[in-house]
Amino acid sequence: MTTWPAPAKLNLFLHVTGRRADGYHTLQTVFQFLDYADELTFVVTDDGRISRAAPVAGVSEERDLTLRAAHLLKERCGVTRGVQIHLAKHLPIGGGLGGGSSDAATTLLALNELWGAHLSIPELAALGLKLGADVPVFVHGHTAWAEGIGEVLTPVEPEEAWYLVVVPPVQVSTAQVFAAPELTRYSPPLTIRDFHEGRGLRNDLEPVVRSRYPEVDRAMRLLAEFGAPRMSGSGGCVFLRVTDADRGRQILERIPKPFTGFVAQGLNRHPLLGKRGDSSPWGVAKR
Ligand SMILES: C[C@](O)(CO)[C@H](O)COP(=O)(O)OP(=O)(O)OC[C@H]1O[C@@H](n2ccc(N)nc2=O)[C@H](O)[C@@H]1O
Ligand SMILES: Nc1ncnc2c1ncn2[C@@H]1O[C@H](COP(=O)(O)OP(=O)(O)OP(=O)(O)O)[C@@H](O)[C@H]1O
Repeated sequence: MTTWPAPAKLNLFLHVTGRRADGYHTLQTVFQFLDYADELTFVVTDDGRISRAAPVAGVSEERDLTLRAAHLLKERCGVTRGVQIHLAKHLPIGGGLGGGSSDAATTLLALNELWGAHLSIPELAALGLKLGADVPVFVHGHTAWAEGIGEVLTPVEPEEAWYLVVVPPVQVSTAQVFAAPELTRYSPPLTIRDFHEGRGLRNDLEPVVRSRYPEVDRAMRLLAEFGAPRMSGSGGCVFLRVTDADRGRQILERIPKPFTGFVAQGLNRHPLLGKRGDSSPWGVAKR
């Protein structure tokens, strides 16, 4: 039985640039993967049923993005076989690290192979977008500059730096953050060059989250003693770029309970890239 990783992502910066007619906000962000991941295993069955091998704390069956991804692919491709999905959850839920979206993307990629569904990478990404704005970047598998609501992707190659990620004991509601009246909604657009030159490295969602979740504010203040921390996505996880893994662990030792955390390296390629028959990260899967 093979284990399929579903890595975390960081938003290296995030600007809200507008609001669409459907209420969703347009963004500019850079997604970079981390070598820190959930692990999924899939047992294909002949009975056509889609099930979980075990409950996932805090995620009901109806909401579980792995099950929803499997149903979506099954219906789209008329698959008759079923699957039992086992998720070893390591990423914090509702932490801004994209864990649920990554689990969904890995499920689509794995079942596309295991069920022989033969969808291309762009087709899988379009299917994934129905589940969440962050799913396509995980399906495409390359660190990316993102616009739209996060689905218009351009591959970029930032340094694969080391990061200390601190996890405050909160689950932030993404919907509530985007609904906040005080949110900065019209940041002027940046260029990819601005990003590479280090301009605009802030998260527009951060002030809203810090004012509503004191634990996130405290995590930012704790890390500010060691550098310039930022929040990922809609929080609450915050991260600090560090020179190497040892330095990250040294700082983590000084972060008090109830905060937890981990040290991980940025990855410009998804760990499944290359294992799924597509040599070009942006191309259509070869069959
Ligand atoms: C902020 C990010 O974490 C950046 O990576 C993501 O865009 C959030 O994506 P996500 O967790 O998949 O969020 P979704 O489940 O798609 O959205 C939850 C809710 O947040 C609001 N929302 C989300 C994303 C977005 N670009 N604009 C929004 O206004 C919408 O009200 C939406 O109903
Ligand atoms: N397999 C899953 N893992 C985690 N969350 C899941 C999963 N399936 C559904 N969810 C639901 O999705 C919501 C968001 O979870 P997730 O961990 O992806 O948030 P996040 O890290 O804040 O993501 P983002 O950065 O995309 O905002 C949670 O409310 C959770 O109930």
